[in-house]
Amino acid sequence: MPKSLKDLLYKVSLLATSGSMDAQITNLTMDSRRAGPGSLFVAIRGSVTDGHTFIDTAIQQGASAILCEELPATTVDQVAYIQVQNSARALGLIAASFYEQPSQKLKLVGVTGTNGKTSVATLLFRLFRGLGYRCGLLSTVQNQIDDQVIPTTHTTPDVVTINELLIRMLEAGCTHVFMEVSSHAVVQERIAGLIFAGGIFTNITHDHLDFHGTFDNYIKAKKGFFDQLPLTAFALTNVDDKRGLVMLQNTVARKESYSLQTLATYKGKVLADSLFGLNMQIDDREVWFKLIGRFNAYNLLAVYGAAVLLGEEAEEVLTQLSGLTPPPGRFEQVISDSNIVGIVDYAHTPDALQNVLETIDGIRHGDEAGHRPQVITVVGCGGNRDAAKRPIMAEIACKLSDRVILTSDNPRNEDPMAILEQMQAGIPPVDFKKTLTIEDRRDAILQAVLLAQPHDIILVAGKGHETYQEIKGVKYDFDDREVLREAFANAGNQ
Ligand SMILES: CC(=O)N[C@H]1[C@@H](OP(=O)(O)OP(=O)(O)OC[C@H]2O[C@@H](n3ccc(=O)[nH]c3=O)[C@H](O)[C@@H]2O)O[C@H](CO)[C@@H](O)[C@@H]1O[C@H](C)C(=O)N[C@@H](C)C(=O)N[C@H](CCC(=O)O)C(=O)O
Repeated sequence: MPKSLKDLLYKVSLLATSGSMDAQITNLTMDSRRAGPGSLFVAIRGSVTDGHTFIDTAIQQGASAILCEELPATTVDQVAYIQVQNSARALGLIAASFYEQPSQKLKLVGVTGTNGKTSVATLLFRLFRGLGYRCGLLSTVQNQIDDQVIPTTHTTPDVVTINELLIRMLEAGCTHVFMEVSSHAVVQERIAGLIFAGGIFTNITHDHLDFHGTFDNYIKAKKGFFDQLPLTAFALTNVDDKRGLVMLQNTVARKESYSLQTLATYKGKVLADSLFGLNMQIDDREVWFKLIGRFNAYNLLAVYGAAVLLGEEAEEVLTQLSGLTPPPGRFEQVISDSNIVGIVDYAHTPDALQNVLETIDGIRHGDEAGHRPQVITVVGCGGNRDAAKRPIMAEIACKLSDRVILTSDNPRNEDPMAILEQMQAGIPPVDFKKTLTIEDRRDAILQAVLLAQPHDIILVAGKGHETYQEIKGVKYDFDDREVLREAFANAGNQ
């Protein structure tokens, strides 16, 4: 349905306009390659490219209107121009009007935090489907419209894509949508104009400092999401995290909390944690879950709190939750015939790696003969991303494993051996003997399998659900779970 520019701009503060504000807009885009007759092209200053340099191209392709932060020196008569302070933010507000506020017609819940976003969003999605609702999911692993899986390239897509997906979700009869909110998305205004029914904060540790510059900026980015929540929403935070309460400062939303350690609206306690699952007490009820590890205890508590805040009955929520298995690539187990336990996990930050290894340490029990399973960790660090974490991750792997194999993650455009040398700098001298460096990830996994004895645990960390490995700009098929299965078979263990 075409809409007039005037109608689309009613919430946007304008600095200047020229041309007719009655122009009919049939398509909204921030990418000149998608502009055509009827388009409103929004020029956004990116970190690498400046969208303003594509204004001429958009006009040549027939764009009817241009929204930008700096008007071009020469303008074209038939084209309408709008100048604003922040075009990315304006795009969010315009997209909400253009698509007729789909976020308001759904219960949209966003999840932010360094770790746990995918698990919490995916568990909520699965839980609500189990409770009988049609649901949508926007996550790092995939987007989903109820049964239909849609591949994704970002944790949080751009605001036009989000609105288009929300429309499709509404058309498919969805009532609830669960989405990850990355700090990049907040800073780049990819969530501008969305009306959330709730926001969840999981935790924050050092990550993405390459993008945000300082830890304070990173905290502010996460908080930006909570600041955007409306009065009608809930703001659910993990108060066991040092910054949990910071998220709630200044938010107008209803303040709620969860904790395993202190007073909170939703309080839990871990009674037992084993390779077979978690036993927890939540709000005076005792429940067994199929998920493993203390970090999942936090994820489950966040999901439980959010579900109750969305109006679901506590008992029913816990019953459904107790049947759920881990999301893909999140502590996913691949077990060999000789009982070597492979664990594939997306942990790609120091904190996440430490959590996973501590969890493994807590659940590895010796057999009757007193043999304690050894932990063999295969880990790498991505290229063209935060380099400071490389030695730290190697150090953590050494501290909490019996053997460590450093290998490539997604080197992207960096030299894989240069990344590995930076990781090696973090190996404590006493641990040199237990550490190997094998650049090829497949060989590294195979070597781990060759080193393992029955009941030993191999952690393959960093890539989780990913089905590719990116080397020098080329994406090759690669799936840690498949490679592990092949290695078990090749080593005669399957
Ligand atoms: C560093 C970063 O976040 N970059 C994002 C940013 O790119 P950019 O600033 O370089 O912009 P650009 O793509 O060069 O172009 C600038 C503008 O010119 C326009 N353009 C460009 C070319 C052209 O021919 N015509 C044209 O109009 C573009 O549409 C855009 O509006 O804006 C683009 C459009 O939204 C994003 O696709 C891109 O994500 C890149 C691919 C990326 O890898 N981002 C990662 C770091 C990211 O966002 N990650 C977070 C998750 C983090 C986590 O928690 O792990 C995520 O939410 O996915």
